Amino acid sequence: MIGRSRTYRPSLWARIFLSESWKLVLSASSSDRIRLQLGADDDIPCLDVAEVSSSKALLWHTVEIRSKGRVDALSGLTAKSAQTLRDDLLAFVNQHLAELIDSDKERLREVDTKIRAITDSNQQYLAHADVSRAIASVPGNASFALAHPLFDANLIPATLRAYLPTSFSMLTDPAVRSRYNENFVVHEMQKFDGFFSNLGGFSLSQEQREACIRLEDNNLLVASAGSGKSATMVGKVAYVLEKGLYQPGEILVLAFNKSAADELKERIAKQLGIDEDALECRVTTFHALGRGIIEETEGKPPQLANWVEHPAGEARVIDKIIRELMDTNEEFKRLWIDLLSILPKADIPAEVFDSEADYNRYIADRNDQSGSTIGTLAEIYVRSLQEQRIANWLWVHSVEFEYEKQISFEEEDGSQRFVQPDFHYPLTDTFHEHFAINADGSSPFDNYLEHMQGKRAGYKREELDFFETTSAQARDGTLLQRLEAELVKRDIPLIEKSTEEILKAIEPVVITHYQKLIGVCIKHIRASQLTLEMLLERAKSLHDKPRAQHFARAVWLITQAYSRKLDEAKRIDFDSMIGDAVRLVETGRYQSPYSLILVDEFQDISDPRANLIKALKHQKPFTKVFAVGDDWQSIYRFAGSDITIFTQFEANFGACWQGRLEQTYRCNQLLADTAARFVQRNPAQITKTVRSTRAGIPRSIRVIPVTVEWRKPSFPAACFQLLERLDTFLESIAGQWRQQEGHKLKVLVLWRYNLLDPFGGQIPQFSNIEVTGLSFHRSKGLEADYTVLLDVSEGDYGVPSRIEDDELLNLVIPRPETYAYAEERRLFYVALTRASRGTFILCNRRKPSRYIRELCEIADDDVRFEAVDGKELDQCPRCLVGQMVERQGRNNTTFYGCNQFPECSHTQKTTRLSGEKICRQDRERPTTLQVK
Ligand SMILES: Nc1ncnc2c1ncn2[C@@H]1O[C@H](COP(=O)(O)OP(=O)(O)OP(=O)(O)O)[C@@H](O)[C@H]1O
Repeated sequence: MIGRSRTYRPSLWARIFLSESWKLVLSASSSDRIRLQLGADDDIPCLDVAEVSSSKALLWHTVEIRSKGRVDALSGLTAKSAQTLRDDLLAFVNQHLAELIDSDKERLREVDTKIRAITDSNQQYLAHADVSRAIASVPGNASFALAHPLFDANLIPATLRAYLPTSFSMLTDPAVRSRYNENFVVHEMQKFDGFFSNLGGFSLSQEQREACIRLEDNNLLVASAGSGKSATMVGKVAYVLEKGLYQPGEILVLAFNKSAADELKERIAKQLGIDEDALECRVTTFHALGRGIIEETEGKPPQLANWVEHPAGEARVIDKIIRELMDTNEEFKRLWIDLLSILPKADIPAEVFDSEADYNRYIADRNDQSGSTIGTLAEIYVRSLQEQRIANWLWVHSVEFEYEKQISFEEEDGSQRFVQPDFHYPLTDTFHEHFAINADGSSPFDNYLEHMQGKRAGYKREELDFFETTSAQARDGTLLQRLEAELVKRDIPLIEKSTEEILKAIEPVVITHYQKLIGVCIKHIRASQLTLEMLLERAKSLHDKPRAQHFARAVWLITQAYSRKLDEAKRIDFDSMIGDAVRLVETGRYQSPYSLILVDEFQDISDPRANLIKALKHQKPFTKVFAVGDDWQSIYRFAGSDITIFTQFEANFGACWQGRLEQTYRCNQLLADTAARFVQRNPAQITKTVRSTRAGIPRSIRVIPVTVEWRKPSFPAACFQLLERLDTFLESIAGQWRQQEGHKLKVLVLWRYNLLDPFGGQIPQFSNIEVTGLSFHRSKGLEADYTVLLDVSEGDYGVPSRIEDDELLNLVIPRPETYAYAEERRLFYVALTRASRGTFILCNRRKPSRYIRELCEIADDDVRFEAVDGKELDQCPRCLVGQMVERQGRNNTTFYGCNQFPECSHTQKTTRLSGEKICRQDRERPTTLQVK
């Protein structure tokens, strides 16, 4: 209880960043209001407060107070002070509620009668809001206070609590209400058995039925791939209307995109037996809803910028802004050229990676036994990203140099020692070593210091012109200044190449990568009103600080130009449109008709969209939210989605019922199990057990290594050959699957990046299969009998795509994911779970994806390695992704070695396929395709 006045302010350091500071006072002398100074003095009546929540923003925690007609965000708090402020606010409001109840105790009996009337009839599921709504219908202060959304019996004096009639336990004791509801669900399942047994042509599963019946204030249905989310959404709308719990116009169904909204609308109308035009429930997208709210309130539609409705529009406008800034802003030009030429990739310390192999994969552009694997603009390969930085800088400044030119020193004992200085500048015959030493003089490598001292002494003895740079300088951002100073000292001319020449040499993918990152950052910077200071502060926590600082400054300039462009044209983008709609709802200018809000694909929700749902929910008392999604399929981070809104649903929306849909109607049990275990290797994903209605098909995961010709494997050729083989095979067993004349099985050909599209718009026709081709992302929500996944190989643009997991995203994402390639793993999960009967995974024979190895670890013999013609390949028992191939030993002996050598040096005398089983379990396995 608040016995004296308390004052709260942002923490001292946060005040530096905040454009507007605030002060909040909880005063014992005015117990009916919260005193808040935010801009101007503004009190909030306790009875107006609907919600107090705290969340982590970019640099600090924020407490948000939602009350009638306003939302106040109190930023700049530490986690502890945010928690204290939230607790104190709830206690303060409840103290006032207790006073009101105490002043009107006689009414409590009437309230008791009201509660008994609704519980005794066992008519409906009872959420906290339903009980509160019944109480609120009794006039007077006591019922008003008891029905308040923040009323918490534990926070009122024990003497008053003792006074509450026993029926109040329905409101005050969650266990009592939960018992009532458990009982209700069992009875309702029986009562509505006929209804649920024929919904949209299906009989809903028990978990689907339960999800239809449950109606807490907040509900999260955690689904799995192919578990029938849409059928459940349709079922829920039909059920609540059947029971008359809501008027159709009170129901809002939100889908992720227009085609999903259209499909849901069609299915709901069909289920209700009415025309789509006659459907009174609102089934729509966030964008259409936002637009409608603005249009209805302001009498005219929002003026959207002309680029936002075109799929490539945003990328084009970012590109245009970059070109304009290059012409007009010298600071930007420097930053942008540096990012592209010198800082293309984050220099992450090796110890951050799980293994040395992972680190090598991250830095390498090519496989090379000599260890020089990283490409440079100077068209030589170097060994580390810091050396790449140096080589690229030298190239940009037209400095002639040699890399690792071999020279010899005479040692003190007269012997010759051969060394390869990192860089040699022939103009002045200067040698340059870049030493891997930290600021304190230590090195991460064994014997490195000794070796370094030997080199230093050698240069001195030979009286060679020598200078050194260090990793420490690369980390603190002084490396290139130091290099420049050394070259200038020696009068080596530095002639910067023209911008055109530099841009021409940059790989287009580097530019596209940065532009995509910029698109995500602009969204977050604008939505969370981040400042340059905040971005620079956040840059300090990244591994590659110089790169992060460069990027922060560049993206800040681009964001300002982007906002200016919108302001000048008096236009807004989608996120601002949603933001404007949120403000209209929060200030009460828009009156929401919705009491039940259903949200599909909730795993892809972004902050602005979540804010719109919260605003609608809090504006109309007793509104409920039912969100459906699959956290394993969250794949739209680049469009601003934040998976933590899903995984921390309660923190965002309040206490909730959480249900599961764990039965899949799509993937056979082998595919479902393997994919589930694969995605759950990231411990941050919600744990689920997926059961399939289709029995497992042995060896329904097939890996086809494609041979490298002319440096690249031909995936289109392999894909066509495979499709023909599949078509021929299905013809031979048509009797097992063909249901009617003309019936074909569906095949989805999927790829990570569109440049892999083997069809170029010309989909081949077959007699037994109907082929569709599209990207992993676009395949979401689709299903097929078979899938063919192209180029599941290691590489910057492979699977996982290394380029996507850039640490720069952590500059703007409030709650970054820590698991490596978390989103790429989910994306591969989406691709894997499109098939019901089987999947063919095509990979570069030299660089199979690490994910293939993981699938082998999980599914063991059920992953079959085969050639594109179907011939089984002998899989290496050690590395799991290589194949045993015949090799010639000394003395003309023959043996079998793994084709992944030198990464895997496994050898054996015979091939498993010749009869001898080497390691894998000796089980009988089908070797041809199977159809079930
Ligand atoms: N109760 C049911 N009985 C039989 N089949 C069902 C049932 N519910 C859904 N299905 C079928 O299961 C398949 C998957 O359903 P749906 O596409 O809605 O799943 P989803 O959960 O949205 O999948 P994903 O998230 O992977 O896109 C569909 O073919 C659908 O017709």
